[in-house]
Amino acid sequence: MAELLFFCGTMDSGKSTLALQMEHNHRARGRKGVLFSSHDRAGESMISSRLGLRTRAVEVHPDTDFWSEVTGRLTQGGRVDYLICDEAQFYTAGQIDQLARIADDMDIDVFAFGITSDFKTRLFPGSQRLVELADRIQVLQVEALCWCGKRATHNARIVDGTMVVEGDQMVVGDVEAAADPDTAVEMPRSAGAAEPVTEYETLCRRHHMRRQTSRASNALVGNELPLPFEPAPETEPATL
Ligand SMILES: Nc1ncnc2c1ncn2[C@@H]1O[C@H](COP(=O)(O)OP(=O)(O)O)[C@@H](O)[C@H]1O
Ligand SMILES: Cc1cn([C@H]2C[C@H](O)[C@@H](COP(=O)(O)O)O2)c(=O)[nH]c1=O
Repeated sequence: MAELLFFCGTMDSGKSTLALQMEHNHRARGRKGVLFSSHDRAGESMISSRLGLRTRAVEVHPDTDFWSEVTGRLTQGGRVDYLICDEAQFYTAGQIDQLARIADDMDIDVFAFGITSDFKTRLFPGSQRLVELADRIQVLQVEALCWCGKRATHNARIVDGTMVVEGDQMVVGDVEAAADPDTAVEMPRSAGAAEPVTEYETLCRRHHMRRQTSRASNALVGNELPLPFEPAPETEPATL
């Protein structure tokens, strides 16, 4: 029986690397797969890993019909044993339904990879549907880390050096500049640049909720770290 598997993690946790490794291992054993991705950082129709590997893939648009993609190949005499679906957070809920149907009715394995939640900590529609439908959900073993050393569980968006919690759900970008301690204090907005610079940083929940990025932490030393914010308790007016 084929399965729909969802491999998830924060940004920079090795999802695309694993996608390319799985493709390699299956292909090496004579199986034939179709690779899909959507809005990869390296450009259209691509799966790219920060380890330097990249390969061609079919670009998924909101109107892409996976069922037709697969039946089209099969009716032309092609073979399809599995699908590799990267950046699956950007797929629509309906497309995830199609992937589940491909696993069940065509007996084709579907390996989907994506981040679960956005910079506002909300589920992406594609990831939500994968959580609802997948036979198995596997969280990536190589943990991305927060600047404090704890496991990173959340993705922060940083615009011109400041963590933001408002904006469009989808803005393609990378983590590297934000995580690099050499570039962490000053934002690299070039003089006269019209467009704001958007980057991402992986954080633990605590620092995501406090909006403390590596830049913010660099500005603080030792015991200057802020205490958790708790509203002051309401006090009754003193009576004599
Ligand atoms: N220079 C490097 N040396 C070793 N490992 C690296 C290097 N750069 C990136 N990586 C590894 O690659 C991972 C990111 O892989 P990638 O597949 O691009 O992530 P994702 O698709 O989850 O965003 C990092 O978490 C790290 O483990
Ligand atoms: C958190 C978050 C991320 N994105 C974008 C940024 C990247 O282009 C991809 C994630 O790619 P990765 O291979 O997992 O690093 O998603 C976004 O559009 N909105 C967000 O909230």
